[in-house]
Amino acid sequence: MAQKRPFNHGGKHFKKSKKQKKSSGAGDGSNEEVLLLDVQRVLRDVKIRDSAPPAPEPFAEVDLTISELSSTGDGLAIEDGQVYVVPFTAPGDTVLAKVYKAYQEDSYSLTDLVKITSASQHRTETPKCPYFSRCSGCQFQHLPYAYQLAHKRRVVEKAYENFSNLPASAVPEVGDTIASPLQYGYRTKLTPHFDGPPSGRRDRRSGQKVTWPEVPPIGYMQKGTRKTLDIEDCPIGTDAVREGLKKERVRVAEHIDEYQRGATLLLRESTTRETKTDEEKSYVDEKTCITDHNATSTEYVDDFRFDNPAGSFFQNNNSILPVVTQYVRDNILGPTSNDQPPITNLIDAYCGSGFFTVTLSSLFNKCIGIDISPQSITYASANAKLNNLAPDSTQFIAADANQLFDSLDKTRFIPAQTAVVLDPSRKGCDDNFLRQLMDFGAERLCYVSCNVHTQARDIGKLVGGGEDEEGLPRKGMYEIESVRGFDFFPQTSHVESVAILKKR
Ligand SMILES: C[S@@+](CC[C@H](N)C(=O)[O-])C[C@H]1O[C@@H](n2cnc3c(N)ncnc32)[C@H](O)[C@@H]1O
Repeated sequence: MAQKRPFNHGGKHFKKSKKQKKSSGAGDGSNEEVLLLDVQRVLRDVKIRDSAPPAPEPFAEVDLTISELSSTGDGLAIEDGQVYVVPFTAPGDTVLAKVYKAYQEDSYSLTDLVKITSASQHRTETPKCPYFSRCSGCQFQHLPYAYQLAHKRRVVEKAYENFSNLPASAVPEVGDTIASPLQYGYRTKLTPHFDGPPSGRRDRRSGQKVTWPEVPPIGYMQKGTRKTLDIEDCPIGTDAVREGLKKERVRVAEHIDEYQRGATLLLRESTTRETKTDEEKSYVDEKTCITDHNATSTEYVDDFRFDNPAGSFFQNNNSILPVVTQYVRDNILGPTSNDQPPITNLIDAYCGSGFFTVTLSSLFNKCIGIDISPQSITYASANAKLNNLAPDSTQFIAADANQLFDSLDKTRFIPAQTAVVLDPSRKGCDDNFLRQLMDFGAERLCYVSCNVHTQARDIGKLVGGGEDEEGLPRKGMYEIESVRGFDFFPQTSHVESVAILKKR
């Protein structure tokens, strides 16, 4: 468990990093901001001091008892007015930890776990990955799955407490986290990387071929460092991408001299479905691994088929996709009412290759999807055809989401008859888009997000009102009907969150 690490943060000890300063209170939902908010809450719960306690010495070794898990997946311990952040721990663990960075102003320190002196009752699982506790990819392989799900429910709750700016009364009770059918072997995409040799930049500048003294480590970041950890296998990956990783490692080793710099590798699962008419199962899926970013990968979700550029965004845990799409189908329209016209139109904002448009198509007559990636939009149109959507029912636009409402024919997309799915990237929606969304006033919204903190921030504006173009407070238009996590990423601290909103 002890980690050898050279003292490489000495100059920065006791200082705030630039990122830390920038992200503090900015609502960007970064790991640093989320951790700091957890630390501040822990400190609020202990005796208030007049002045910050002295930070520990660099590389001090401290005995600690872990009291809780932060939303970043790290254990937190409080000792002498200082919060210690200790990775790969569980509440109830007593540990020896070694400080490698201290934020004096904020009274917390980052540490490496040196050893567990007494194990928590929650530490019941044997990690399946030999790199667990060194690789930065997974945080929870030592914890039972039910515990991981309960923790993620709390992560969603805290995100709304810390980021939405809403009173508790405006946020419904967060639902239980929906489990992933597969808890290992689920990731359909892996992107390990390797760094260039130390002399690479100099060689390139002088016009020389880059020389590689040896095959570099190929893998993921080592926790708490900027070093790449050599990873031969990744048990959260599907069999196809794990096999692909082994082959790519051999290929890179054989051809390393052809690289002029470091690179990120792509391992993306693709499925070929063979129909069987005479057997118990009506089809057989053959899985392969694609390494070319521009090749087409194919995934099936129930009987829907999705072709996608292998290097572009597509959801990474295929096992949970039928569950999440059924959930959205069950909840997006809300209860039927005789007083209101039926909802027949869908706006799919940040639509990628048409995942929600296609999987929700049975509910709507008309759909418009928008995504900034022209390549994804080309595939979205092809996927609509592949899945037999009526040709004139669906339109896709390659543009920034901010241009959506200008392109919208409001005589066809009547707000009272329209639902919007929003599935932005981690940074969430920008204020301009949220303002236009409120001006349009669709009847129902379904906000899907891989960053619950930016989701909570954005939903806070939709519910609380935010500001108008002159910066004046405006009245919020929506109320939250439900919110809950879906465990797209078992063994890690990440949680996907789905919130359903209805117009007030
Ligand atoms: C999390 S993915 C969701 C894709 C799709 N809904 C799915 O489930 O496959 C986010 C998508 O937002 C797109 N995107 C990012 N910034 C955007 C912007 N400013 N306007 C429109 N689309 C954007 C990306 O290209 C990406 O396809």
